[in-house]
This record gives sequence, structure tokens and C-alpha cells, in this order.
Amino acid sequence: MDPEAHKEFRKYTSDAISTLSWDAETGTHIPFRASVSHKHHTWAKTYFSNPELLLRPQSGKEIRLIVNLARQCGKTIVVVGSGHSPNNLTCTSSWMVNLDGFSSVVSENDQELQLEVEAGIRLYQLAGELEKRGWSMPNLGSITAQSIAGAIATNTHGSSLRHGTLSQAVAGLTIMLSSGESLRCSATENGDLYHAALVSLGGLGIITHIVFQAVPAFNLAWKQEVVKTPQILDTWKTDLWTKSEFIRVWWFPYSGRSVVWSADKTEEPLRERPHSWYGGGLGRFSYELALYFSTWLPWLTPTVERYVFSMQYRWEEGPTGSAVQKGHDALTMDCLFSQFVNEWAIPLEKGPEAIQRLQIWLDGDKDNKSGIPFSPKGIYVHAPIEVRVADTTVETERPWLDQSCQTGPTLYLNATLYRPFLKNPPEWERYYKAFEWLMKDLGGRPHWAKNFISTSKEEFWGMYPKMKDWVELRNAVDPHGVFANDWLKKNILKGEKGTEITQIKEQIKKT
Ligand SMILES: Cc1cc2nc3c(=O)[nH]c(=O)nc-3n(C[C@H](O)[C@H](O)[C@H](O)COP(=O)(O)OP(=O)(O)OC[C@H]3O[C@@H](n4cnc5c(N)ncnc54)[C@H](O)[C@@H]3O)c2cc1C
Ligand SMILES: O=C1O[C@H](CO)C(O)=C1O
Repeated sequence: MDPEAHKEFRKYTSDAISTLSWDAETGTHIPFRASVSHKHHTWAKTYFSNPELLLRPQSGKEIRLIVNLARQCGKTIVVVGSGHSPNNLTCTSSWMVNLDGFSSVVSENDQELQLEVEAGIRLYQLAGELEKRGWSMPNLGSITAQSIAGAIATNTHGSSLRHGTLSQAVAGLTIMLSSGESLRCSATENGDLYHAALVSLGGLGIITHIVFQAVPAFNLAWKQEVVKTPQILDTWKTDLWTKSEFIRVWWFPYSGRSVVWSADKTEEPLRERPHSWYGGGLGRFSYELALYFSTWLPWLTPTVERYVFSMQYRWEEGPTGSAVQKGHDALTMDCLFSQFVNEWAIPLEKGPEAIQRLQIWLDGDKDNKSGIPFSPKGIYVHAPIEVRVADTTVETERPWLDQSCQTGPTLYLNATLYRPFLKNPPEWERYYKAFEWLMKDLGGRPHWAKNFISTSKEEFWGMYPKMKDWVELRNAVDPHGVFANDWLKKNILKGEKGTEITQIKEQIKKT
């Protein structure tokens, strides 16, 4: 941007901030945290964007001020939680809002074990607030860095056939629409908006409050064991997914082995997880370095993965670690460093076929027994492929954009590819194209937050029976398109047009 244009731009946006912070009711300026032309990137540094303004409101009044001004000035708003979505869902050149400063507990209901919180609260903060009260989150994914609103907006899940996705623990929410109006929603109040907003993709408004349904605090006794992968397939329909409350499987396609992690609630005393040099900084750095070299010598990848597997776990079958930890500590893990993650939800019963066909493909796919119409030649992948489940057989209405299987329990296959020192792995797009072809062949739908690369707007409309309802409701509650952000326009919204941007001062005087 040339110096004159940049000077003009800074004046325009400093006007915006001074206008933004003016509170007509009190005739004073609200102290406002805003930064001009912010540099945003996702956690994994997979995507970058340059929002014109990053605004960090600390109160509901400030949030309403921002929404009203954005509407009046034809700006779009993208709310960013902790920016952990690996795709470009939170990228924008317009206004970005972050609620890290809007993260307090509002009220609690001891009888119902419910906590109402401001929506910027991070999961680890929420876990701490619940623990103070002797409560816990019923289920969790791999980390707790996300904001609660951000985690549910893309339908974050854990791995248990006795729990659904995290959205299932949301008993109610309050959403501020582009009109500036706030609506409380639940299964019995504004039910349609509630089911649309439970997986909102940031497209309906700013979720300002969430009523979280907790459970009594619990500790988990967990163990992990190395098994030959065929054993996973043999026990798929018997007790693999039912023998414990929480179960996740890490599949190592070059080792012929998988690790089964299982956990159940316990009264036993806490017992720390085993430490090894491999699990610390040195092990993590040595893995990243080895993967970096394998980006130059891809054929080395299987050897690296087998070495890392034997260091991290063990080669022969059998137990490889156990502990007793608080629920939210046991369920989370170190997800290492920058990565692409391409995760799809398919019907649980299709799991063995998915794993067998992908393994055949990765082994070279002689005679094209996998049925995947792309060559695996020269493609080497990283491990593990995460194999996780959710109980999506609940009778109550599901979130409209819930990517889980609608007719029974769901399997999630997560094809993680690491980016050692931010370097993309070779042939990653060819791998993902083949993986996604297989997932679609098995009736799958991609995780909204992750790095899917070959699903069109038309395909999404075919995948989701409630998509038309969701878009119609979205357009009805946001006629000005304040929350019709770039990602939604590219992936979901048909024929959406943004509004013209006019001068902020003149705009405010008129209203
Ligand atoms: C290391 C790592 C581990 C992960 N583990 C798992 C896992 O185990 N299981 C799983 O399913 N996913 C997992 N994820 C994905 C992650 O849970 C989701 O991407 C989640 O959406 C990120 O939450 P966030 O707060 O960072 O939201 P962001 O990525 O910042 O935003 C996500 C969406 O939420 C919207 N949003 C945020 N706040 C609000 C608000 N207040 N009102 C309205 N919209 C809002 C944003 O606009 C955006 O559309 C993982 C990601 C990483 C990087
Ligand atoms: O998106 C995700 O990243 C981690 C894997 O590293 C995980 O479990 C996800 O889900």
C-alpha cells in the first residue's frame, strides 16, 4: 500500500475506532481494545489474513456497538476464538472480533450442574471453573485451547460411543444477531436458531453466552496397548468400541500396528502418565527434523514412521503405558507441531472397509484393489491416522450442520500430515484428493474446520438435508450479510453479495 493510501487508511480506521468507542447513551468513549490491520494466522500457520480491524470487546455493550457499526458500514465480521481451525474459516480482510476478554462465568445452577459462561472462555478455563464446583466436562477432543463457542461452531468431537460431540453439552446459548438484538436459544426456546447455531460456522451472529451442561467431576484410569491392525478390524463389531467409555485408536499404516487408548472413570488415586525422552522436547524436535529430511527424501518416510513408533510405543504387541488423571487431563494430548488435518465422518460400520481400502492403496494398490481411481505412486503419509467415534444415535434433533452420521454411530478418520518447520509435505494434495474420494465413496462428510480440498458447494448442499433451512435461516437473521464471510460465500452461500462500504462518519450521523 503506498504511503499516501496507507495514511488515508489509518485515518479511516482510527475514525472507525473513535466512532466505535463512542457510547451515545452515556456521552462517553468506551475504552476500546482494537488494532488496525492486524496480522492473523491459524494455530498451525496454515493460513494468514489481514483483517482491517481486530476488535477485542470486553462487554456485551461493546459487542453490540461493533455489530451495529459493522452493519451500518457494510462490513463483515468474522469472530475468531483461539484460531485453532486448521482451514481458512477465520480468515478475513474485513473486521475480526475476538472474545478472549469476554470469558467470565455469569451464573450457575447447582441442581442442574449447569454453568452459564461468556462465550470467549477457553475450554481449559471452563474446565478449571467446573473443577472448582466439583464438576467436569462430559467429553473432550485432543486439546482444550479452543474457545467454547469456537469449538462448538465446527462440531468438535472426542472419541466415545457413550457421548456425542461437544455441542451435545450445550444446554442453551445467547446469540447477538446483525440487528444488534440478542436472542436466548435452547431446544425449547427459538429451537430452529438453536439447532442452526449449535454448529454455526460463525455465520449466524456472535454467540455471546453458553449454558454448559456439566457432569460430576471424574478421574480416568487409562491404558494404551499396541495391537496388530487386523485385530482392530476383527474386534470392530464386538468390543473394540464398547469395552470402555472412552476409546481412540491411532493407526500406523507403515508399522502394521495400531495403538488402542482406552479409559474409564475410577476412584483410584491419581497416577501420572509415564515420561520418556521421546515424549519431551528432544523427542518432538528429533521427529520434526526427521520428517523435514523426509520432505527431501520422501521414500524415507515409512522408515522414519516405524522408528518413531518403536521409540514412542514398542514394536511387539502389548501394554505401552497407563495412568490415572483428572478427566480433562487424561483426554487431552500433545498434538506436536504445525500440521494439515483432513478428517471425515463416516458411518461406524464402514470403518473396516475404509481402513482396508486405504491400507491397500498406501501399500501400492496393485491391480487397483482399493477402488480408488488415483495412483499412490510417490505418496508417503504421516502417522498416526486417528480413528475416533461418537454416539450420534441420540433421538433428539441434531445440529443442522452436524457432519456426524445421521443414522447411527459415527467414525472419524483423521489423516494428519505434519508440516515440519512449516514445510508442506510432498504430494499432500494428491494424498488428500485420494483420501477424500474414498471418504465420499463411503458416504462421508468433512469436518468443517479441517483441510478438506475437494468438496464443492454443490456437494455440501447434497450432503446436508438441512442445508437449505440453515441458509434460509441465516439470511433471515442476517439480511445485511454482516456474518456472510468469505469462507461461507466460497463453500456454502449461493449467490451472496456483500454490501457496499460507505464512509463511517456520514453513516453514523444518518442513523
Ligand atoms: C492441535 C489441534 C487439535 C484439535 N483437536 C480436535 C479434536 O480432537 N476434535 C475435533 O473435532 N477438532 C479438533 N480440533 C479442531 C478445533 O477443535 C476446531 O477447529 C475449533 O473450531 C477451534 O476452536 P477455536 O476457538 O480456535 O475457533 P476458531 O478456529 O477461532 O473459529 C472456529 C469457528 O468458530 C466461529 N466462532 C468462534 N467464536 C465464535 C462466537 N463467539 N460466535 C460465533 N462464532 C464463533 C469462528 O467464526 C469460526 O467459524 C483441533 C485443532 C487443533 C489445531
Ligand atoms: O485437528 C486435530 O489435530 C489433532 C491431531 O494432531 C486432533 O486430534 C485433531 O482433531
